[in-house]
Amino acid sequence: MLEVKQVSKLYENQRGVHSIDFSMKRGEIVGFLGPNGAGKTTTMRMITGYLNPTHGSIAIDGLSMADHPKKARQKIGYLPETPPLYPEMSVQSYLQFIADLRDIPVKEQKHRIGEVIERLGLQGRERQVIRGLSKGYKQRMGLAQAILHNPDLLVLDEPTSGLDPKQIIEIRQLIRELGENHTVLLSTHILPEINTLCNRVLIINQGRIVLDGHPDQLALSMGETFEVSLEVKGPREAILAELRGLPQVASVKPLAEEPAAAAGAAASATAALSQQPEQDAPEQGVGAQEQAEPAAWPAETDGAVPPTVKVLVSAADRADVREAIFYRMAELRYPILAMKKESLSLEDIFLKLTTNETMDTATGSGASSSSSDSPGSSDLIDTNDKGETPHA
Ligand SMILES: Nc1ncnc2c1ncn2[C@@H]1O[C@H](COP(=O)(O)OP(=O)(O)OP(=O)(O)O)[C@@H](O)[C@H]1O
Repeated sequence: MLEVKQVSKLYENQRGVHSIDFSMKRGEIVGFLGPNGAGKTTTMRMITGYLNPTHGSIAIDGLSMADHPKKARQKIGYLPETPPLYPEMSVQSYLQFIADLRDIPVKEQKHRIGEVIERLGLQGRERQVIRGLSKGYKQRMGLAQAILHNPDLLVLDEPTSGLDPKQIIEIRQLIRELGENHTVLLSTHILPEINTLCNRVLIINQGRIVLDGHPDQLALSMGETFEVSLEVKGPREAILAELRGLPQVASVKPLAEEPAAAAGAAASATAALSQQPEQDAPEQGVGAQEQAEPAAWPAETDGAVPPTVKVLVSAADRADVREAIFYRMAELRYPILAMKKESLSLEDIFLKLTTNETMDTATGSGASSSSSDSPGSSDLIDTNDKGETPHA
């Protein structure tokens, strides 16, 4: 659907973006994330044909933006950060104007405008002057002009920026609905927006793509290990030893010190356990009913309350060790009170990527570590920069 190949934009004395390389498949909703000045708008303006790349190529559905700008742009709907509206026009006359501009055949225009007005909840406001619309409705108008010619790809630059919470919810819902029929690239500063709307995220920093992947997979790709926090009722030392003995468990770190009473109970429980190490193993002649019965808690032999052990288990090779933990603890009849896969939040990942100089664990196509190039390096000066001239 979209191919962005080795695209760079070099402004006169500084880098806009450098060797951006990614593609998008039909139906994807991709969140484009990056700190201020990272290069989101520059990339979006190049994709939509409003800015010429200095190097590299962009193709929409196989159509080169450089060679067939008009045809390629017909496949794209673009909502810039500030919607391109004429405040003195009415909703209806503005959409009519856009329909003419986009070469929508005259006989289709009425139907298409009506469809878009309904889709974006603008019914009853057709005669209203745009100046008098609320910010949320102006944003709807921006989306309306973006989808009027029924493009395959929607490029939305911070579509919820500056809206109040209710308007944000409404616009997100609209984007979600538009995503059912369109491929969407949207830039945002709002991290939860990525989780709620997108099935893929691209993070850009200092003009380079530093991460590309599914929001849920990013956390794992960022860490060296798979980590599980665990709360188990039972004798501390025995539990630690059992967990450490599981295949692929790299380390087990106690998370909280136990209270003295519980520690005492742990000691007695451990002692009791050591006296009956195989208590769960079915003995010959023991019936199925008896096997299903929970064995007596070892610590109950001296009436002590078993302690709760909280640990952080790290697995080697990013192995998911949760099932192994569950079955081993169940086998030993140590009840698991809580088990949670620990992962970095998107916010953690974003901060890690955009505040560190290098990032070697990026995943997916086109992801690369941040460069040692600095803006203003000699390779960034390009006298052939064509500037911001939109394609004819
Ligand atoms: N017309 C321009 N001339 C010179 N430099 C520019 C121009 N437009 C952008 N830049 C520079 O290019 C870099 C990327 O800017 P861009 O606006 O693409 O970032 P952004 O990620 O969209 O930022 P924001 O989130 O603040 O909108 C910045 O360093 C910016 O100063």
